[in-house]
Amino acid sequence: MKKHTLETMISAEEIQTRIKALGQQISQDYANSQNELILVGLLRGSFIFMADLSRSITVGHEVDFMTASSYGNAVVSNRDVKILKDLDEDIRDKDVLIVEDIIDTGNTLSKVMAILKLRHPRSIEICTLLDKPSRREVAVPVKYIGFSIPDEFVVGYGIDYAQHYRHLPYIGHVTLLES
Ligand SMILES: O=P(O)(O)OC[C@H]1O[C@H](OP(=O)(O)OP(=O)(O)O)[C@H](O)[C@@H]1O
Ligand code: HPA
Repeated sequence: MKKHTLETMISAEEIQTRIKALGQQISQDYANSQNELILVGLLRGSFIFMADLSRSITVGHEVDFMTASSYGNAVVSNRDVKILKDLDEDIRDKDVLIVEDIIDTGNTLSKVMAILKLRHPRSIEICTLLDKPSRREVAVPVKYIGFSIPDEFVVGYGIDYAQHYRHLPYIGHVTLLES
């Protein structure tokens, strides 16, 4: 990691309050889902959000995870996406809710959506904790957004900088220092 500072952008309390509201909204929207709701978390970043969001949803649901990774050199990173770990469950006729920590260019989710749609779910929607709309390269239909944030590099609550800081209960803003 390069030398940097870390400041709080969204507190743990703000996150928990927002997740409770998201959970209520999702529970209302899927009230008639008849236990066919499945939360699909994208690893690794979604693991903490998934745990809290799942516990805030009062309708019955399954949880499953997949790992979709961007690859290539720095210039084209995030443009090609491959599945490193697929779902364990069959999603045919299920109401799929993809759970993501952050949407930036939209490349990861647009590819994942396209792959999952081929499996004939009953419905498919996206819930993200953070959205950086100013960075979008590919349009993705995001139904549930925790917080819209400016184009800042953030960490915490599952989100990493060089695999560090995922454990923080808040979202922090990283500023690289000249050296
Ligand atoms: O909208 P995009 O530009 O595609 O970027 C968003 C993706 O980047 C991050 O994942 P990353 O590949 O860093 O993996 P991680 O979840 O293991 O941190 C994040 O969790 C999203 O999945
Ligand atoms: O702000 C970010 N932080 C960490 N990983 C990310 N991936 C997309 N945006 C970010």
